[in-house]
Amino acid sequence: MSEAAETLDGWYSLHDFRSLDWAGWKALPAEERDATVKEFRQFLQQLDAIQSKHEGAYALYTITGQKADFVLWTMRPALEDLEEIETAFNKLRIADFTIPAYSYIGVNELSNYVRGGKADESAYENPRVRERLYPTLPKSKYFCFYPMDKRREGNDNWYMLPMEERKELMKSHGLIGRKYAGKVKQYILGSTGLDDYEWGVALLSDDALQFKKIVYEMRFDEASARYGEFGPFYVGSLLDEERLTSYLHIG
Ligand code: VOV
Repeated sequence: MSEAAETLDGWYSLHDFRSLDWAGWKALPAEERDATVKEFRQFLQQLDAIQSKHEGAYALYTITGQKADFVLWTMRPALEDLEEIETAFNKLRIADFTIPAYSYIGVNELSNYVRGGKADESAYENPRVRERLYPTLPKSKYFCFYPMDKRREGNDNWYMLPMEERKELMKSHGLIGRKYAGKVKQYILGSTGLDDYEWGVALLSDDALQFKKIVYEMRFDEASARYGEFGPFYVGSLLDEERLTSYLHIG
């Protein structure tokens, strides 16, 4: 039997993708729309305040194209904390004008393929590890999310490879990734047993073209070329407070 990688696991993550019922929203009287936006903004300010205290993370992005209109991305220490956020959102008036489009659950994950060492308590004290497991999400301009698996087919079975071989493959993967340091931030959300794929990959960048560049370059690397299987891609741009108001404004 090949050996499982040890993982360090941080906050739980929920990507909640929603579409807007624009017809219903447009039909609402202007003062009610204003009050609804105000309530939504107050909710987001609370999420922002929790992120400032490093007790969780939060981001809001539009989604380009028809797959959804926006994604609310939150992270918390426990799964039920995410349910609480989901429920609190559903109780807002704005939620009456949203339609669930997709969602994804995972846990911020760091494996020992490249880092080495044991996944014991002391590993969790390392500030660089903590930054990965309990991140503050930067207000990058662009967002990209997709779920993925490692293939388990015939001779191409990631889970049957010896540890040493997987380490080599992940090292090569990491070297490509390092070329994008300062351009793309990656968040690897382990989701085996939690959601439909094995990982959720979330990328943030100030240049949307870098998503295409990194994902394309990685397709030629064995870890992705031979073993990567991908779900749907979602891309969009930052929906900060100011833009939210204009985004929801009906002229
Ligand atoms: C932005 C750059 C970037 C960098 C620097 C980077 C580095 C690293 C390192 C060093 C490691 C291993 C140790 C760890 O940290 O866990 C990983 C791990 C992982 N990655 Fe990665 N990755 C990046 C980026 C990056 C991308 C763009 C993708 C999507 C792949 C693609 O083809 O679309 C990805 C996927 C993953 C996955 C699914 C894992 C877990 C695999 C497993 O079997 O456990 N990743 N990754």
